[in-house]
Amino acid sequence: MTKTLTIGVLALQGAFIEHIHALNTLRGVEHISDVVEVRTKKELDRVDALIIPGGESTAIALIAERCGILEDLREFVLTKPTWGTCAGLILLAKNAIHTKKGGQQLLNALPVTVSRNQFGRQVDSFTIKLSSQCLDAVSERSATGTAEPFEYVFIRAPAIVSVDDPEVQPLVQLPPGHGQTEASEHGLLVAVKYRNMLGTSFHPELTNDARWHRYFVRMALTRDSREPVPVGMPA
Ligand SMILES: NC(=O)CC[C@H](N)C(=O)O
Repeated sequence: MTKTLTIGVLALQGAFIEHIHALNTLRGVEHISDVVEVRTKKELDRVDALIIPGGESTAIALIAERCGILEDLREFVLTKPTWGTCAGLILLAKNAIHTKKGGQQLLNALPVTVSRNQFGRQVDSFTIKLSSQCLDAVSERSATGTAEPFEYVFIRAPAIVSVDDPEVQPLVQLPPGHGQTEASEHGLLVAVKYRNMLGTSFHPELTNDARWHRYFVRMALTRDSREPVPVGMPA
């Protein structure tokens, strides 16, 4: 029998309610037994997989530190399925540039370098519809056999400016021009997968399209491991 998952959403600050709502729409369709808000180590210990939401990475890290859960999160994200969206991606990353003056705490897990606020300020927020091959398996097909494009929402978003481990899989790249200060034939990278981790710059929880949540649930079902996957294993 396929196991069912208890999925946690880190609920210290930011868009956690929206993620919970998106996950709840998948109950009964995907293998989700429970969706819970995580604020304490006890709650973290209960969950099989975790979403770290968008919001403000500096605030989330500070609150996590004050609540005494920062080190537990550092441990969790190394082995258990974890998805960081926007501020959550910044927190998950090993390296970040354009961080808060004086630096900020990261979970130092996902081997990428993110550039914080790469697309500008709140007023520079934008959406873009893109077809993404990685969503094929979780998409319903139109009569022509193609999957609907996904509407990507970017709000003071980070971009992944360098991939620091060959095992990191790029999933979504923007068309050239968006958020780039110099001309380049390659657009910025905004979604990656690495072992048990998924990192996305955008906010899928702010759309009515739960395909990224489905993608994460499926990933968590196949990757609910306490052990890091050995180097060289296919993702
Ligand atoms: N929408 C977001 O999550 C914005 C992230 C924010 N720029 C940060 O540094 O945390």
